[in-house]
Amino acid sequence: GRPGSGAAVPGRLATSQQGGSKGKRAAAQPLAASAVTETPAPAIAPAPPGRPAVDAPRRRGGRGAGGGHAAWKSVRQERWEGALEVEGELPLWLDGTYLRNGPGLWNLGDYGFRHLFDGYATLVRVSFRNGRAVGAHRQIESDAYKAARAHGKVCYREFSEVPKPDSFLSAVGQLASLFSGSSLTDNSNTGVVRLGDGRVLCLTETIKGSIVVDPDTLDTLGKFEYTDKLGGLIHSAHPIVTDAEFWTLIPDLIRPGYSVVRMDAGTSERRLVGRVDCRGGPAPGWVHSFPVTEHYVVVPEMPLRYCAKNLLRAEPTPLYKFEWHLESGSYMHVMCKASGRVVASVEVPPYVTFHFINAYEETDEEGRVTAIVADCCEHNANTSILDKLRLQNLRSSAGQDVLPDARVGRFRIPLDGSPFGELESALDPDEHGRGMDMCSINPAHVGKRYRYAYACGAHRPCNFPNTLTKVDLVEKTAKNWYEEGAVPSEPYFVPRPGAVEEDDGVAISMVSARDGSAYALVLDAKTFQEVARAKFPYTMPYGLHCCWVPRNSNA
Ligand SMILES: CC(=O)/C=C/C=C(C)/C=C/C1=C(C)CCCC1(C)C
Ligand SMILES: CC(/C=C/C=O)=C\C=C\C=O
Ligand SMILES: [Fe+2]
Repeated sequence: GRPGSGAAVPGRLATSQQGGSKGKRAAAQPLAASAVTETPAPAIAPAPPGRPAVDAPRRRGGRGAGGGHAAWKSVRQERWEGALEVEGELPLWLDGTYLRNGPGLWNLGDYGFRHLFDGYATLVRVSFRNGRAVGAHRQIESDAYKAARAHGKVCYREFSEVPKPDSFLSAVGQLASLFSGSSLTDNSNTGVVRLGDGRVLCLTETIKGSIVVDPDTLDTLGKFEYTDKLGGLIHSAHPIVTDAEFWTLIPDLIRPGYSVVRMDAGTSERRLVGRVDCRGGPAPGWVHSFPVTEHYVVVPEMPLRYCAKNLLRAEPTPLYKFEWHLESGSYMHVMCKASGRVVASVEVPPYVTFHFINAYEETDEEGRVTAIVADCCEHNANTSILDKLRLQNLRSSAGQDVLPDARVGRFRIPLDGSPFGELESALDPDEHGRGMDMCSINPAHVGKRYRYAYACGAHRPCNFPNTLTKVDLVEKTAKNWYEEGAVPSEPYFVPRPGAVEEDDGVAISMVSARDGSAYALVLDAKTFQEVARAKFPYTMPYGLHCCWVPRNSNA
């Protein structure tokens, strides 16, 4: 039977006792044509039947793009579903669906996007049940993707690309449409979250790119319609989502600052909790993500700031839609969730981060909160990572040690009115090869004291994070998983039901291997050893963020 609907597998126990951790077991279902639905994309990068999994080189920006790693090649068909061959032993408690979003399609015929973040969203699903796995992927049907497919060209403003004037509107029209937001992309290629009410939402940094999907069929169900009047064009790509709430930040480019907003589960109405005014610079700092504690929202203001001028330019600038303003200072603000009041605003050393890992409160003997600790994947205040994520760099520099150093940056924000906060490395970055990004933690510890973070690290020489790392923030050590030629995506922590210990569970990552194969890798989160891999029968590009939908979570 199809995993997810079948009964327990006979002999499962015997197999698990005898099998070595890498023992091969037949897939739940043979990979017969009947198990597969494949729709070659008509206008975008058509995939003639019978072509090999990895294409021969094609012209600049073409799908082959000079050979290179399969992680940076467009997904070959719009959709697929089928049983996966499992090597090793999947835990029987692992019962639910892992979803991963990311920019998996960078080519329109012979035209190729330039930056990793430009690609059209590819949603990947691996459903686990009874030790078996079914995989699937599907392109998200955003307006931007549908228009590109229909016209064979870029029609909306993506992360680094702007449509040619004849592709959307006249230059004047573009200016007008930028302010109305109509030319901005809704290509929801960054994250995927499961809201407390069960809706599954794909996200990017444009608010219109909030798209509801069906986690089983991967169907695009439609835009997430925010029913409030808050407006805004862009928000943090990473809301903080709990069973009860959804918190996000909306940067204000006109009057530099941020709105902190909350949406209760079961509603589509965001409410303004408070506002943070920027302390420096002509525009707010880029907020790809932010952390919360139990009682506070932490609002970062980094010197890498949005730039209205760059938003309008046709050609990408070195920092895309952003500008580096070292002179403007770097800040961390803290807002009380209950009152919306800013209770601290401190200057900190310069920093560059996409991803906050977590934050928590420090208290004195009387239980008063004295400081906030906030951890992030910090790129040593160096913006060069953005350029390193250009596809041409990723494709051409494999094997060269060009990945800039990164670390777990730990902020300490005093709440006693002091004007300065601290930023230090939480552990020696050599523990994880001086690569650090794409993190997850045990969701039960969001906003609370925690010990473990899972992320991508580096095994040098490398041009991109190529390991999975489990960081112990108490012992200040890391355990690393590495396989030559592998490009693994974010290790997503899934707790074992009933677990008490913080690291009782698994970390799941999708790996694009050098030989063009791809698999979902399941690591025991405690030992960080592989317990199983579920193999896709085709190449899967790199992808970004994930979520976990437990089975019957809405029952
Ligand atoms: C994939 C990822 O990590 C980031 C994606 C960011 C995007 C798509 C940003 C898009 C933007 C525009 C289309 C115009 C306005 C500015 C900005 C938010 C950068
Ligand atoms: C993939 C990435 C950084 C890798 C470098 O260490 C950042 C992705 C950001 C968007 O989600
Ligand atoms: Fe992200």
